[in-house]
Amino acid sequence: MKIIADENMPYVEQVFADIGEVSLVNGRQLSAEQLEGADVLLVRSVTQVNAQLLAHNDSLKFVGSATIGTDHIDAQLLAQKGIPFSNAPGCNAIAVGEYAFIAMLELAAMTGSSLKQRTVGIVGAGNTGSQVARCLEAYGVKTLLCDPVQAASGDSREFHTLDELIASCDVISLHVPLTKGGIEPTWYLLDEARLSALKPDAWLLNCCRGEVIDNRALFRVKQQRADLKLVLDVWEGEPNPMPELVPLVDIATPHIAGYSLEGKARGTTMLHSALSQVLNIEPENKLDGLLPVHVFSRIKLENQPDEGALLQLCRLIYDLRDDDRKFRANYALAGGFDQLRKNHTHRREFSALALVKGSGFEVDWLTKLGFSGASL
Ligand SMILES: NC(=O)c1ccc[n+]([C@@H]2O[C@H](COP(=O)([O-])OP(=O)(O)OC[C@H]3O[C@@H](n4cnc5c(N)ncnc54)[C@H](O)[C@@H]3O)[C@@H](O)[C@H]2O)c1
Ligand SMILES: O=C(O)[C@H](O)[C@H](O)COP(=O)(O)O
Repeated sequence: MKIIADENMPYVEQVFADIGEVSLVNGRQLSAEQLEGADVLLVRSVTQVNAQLLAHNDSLKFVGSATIGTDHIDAQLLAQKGIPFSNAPGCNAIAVGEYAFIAMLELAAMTGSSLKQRTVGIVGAGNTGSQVARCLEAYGVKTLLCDPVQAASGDSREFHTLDELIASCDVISLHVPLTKGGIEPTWYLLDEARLSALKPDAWLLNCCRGEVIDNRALFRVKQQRADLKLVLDVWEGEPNPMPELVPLVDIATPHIAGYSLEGKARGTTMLHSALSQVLNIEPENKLDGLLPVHVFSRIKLENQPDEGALLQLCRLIYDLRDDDRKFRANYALAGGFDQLRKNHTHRREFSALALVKGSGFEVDWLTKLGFSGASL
């Protein structure tokens, strides 16, 4: 089988070797000509899978996207053509949860305040939003959820409206899909009125899709409100973020919140399972043994970590300041945004680090946060 895959899909050649020959391509530049004769197409979020891309192909048997978001896929077209499609729901949810949690710890350190004193509003309580909530709750931070879609479907968690969250939360973290239609569209969900209504000294994080915030309105509001702190991993108009906005953002990264090695590997192996099902092949667990050990495999805790020590511990796994520095230096260069993503040194998830504790204190909350071996 001829498999065309995005070059930014770790382990894809290894994982799919039993099904066919994998050719790696630049996902943003993939053309209809390159796709001619392919049986399988494996993409990431930068490839628009539409009629133009499929124009010269009549052999596709499967399209997979190793992502959570599907706003780059013309699902109706694939259905019309009878081409099975699968994305990888939840594959990078832990990575996004940990990114948002670490970003909040970094903001607390930057502002000389404490994350624990804040109430965090999570907008979109699906896979990624729930992982943010899990991290915050493990650490003892109060969270409020907004998800009218889950609420209407009978989810038993307690939900609030977006405007209630904006009125009462010190932090707002966005985790919704980008939708233009439907009953709860998210395009410009945070418009100028809502941005202006954020509480004094509020923090706003966007780890979902750039266009969920009106970036021009954000620029105007932030010019008037130095008290607001911003974490943007996603930008309106990627790969070209608004250059005037970047200096006003406190933590800025190139759409890599989900880029843990574990998350990307899960995305690849989930697509292998989905394709195996389509081809009626017995699915294998391909994730075992794929990932290397972390450079710090074990850390001994001598005391209960306070917020400062927790941040130091998190930085052993992922020092967000490195990505922020690289972003500011490179995003405006030609192709800079995509190069940052392509050359991203995949971080690990908390679970890659095993904690060993001294006696006389409990660290179960660190296990709940995701670290391994805390009870040893
Ligand atoms: N920055 C990154 O690297 C990165 C990584 C993963 C996902 N994402 C983006 O984040 C989005 C969310 O990911 P997920 O895995 O949590 O998806 P998900 O489908 O599991 O959850 C999304 C949740 O948003 C809710 N929702 C929909 N419209 C809403 C609205 N108007 N208000 C409040 N809630 C609403 C849905 O009911 C759902 O529960 C993805 O669609 C993707 O675009 C970004
Ligand atoms: O939707 C997703 O899963 C994320 O936005 C994902 O991390 C995007 O990464 P990409 O596919 O662009 O490499």
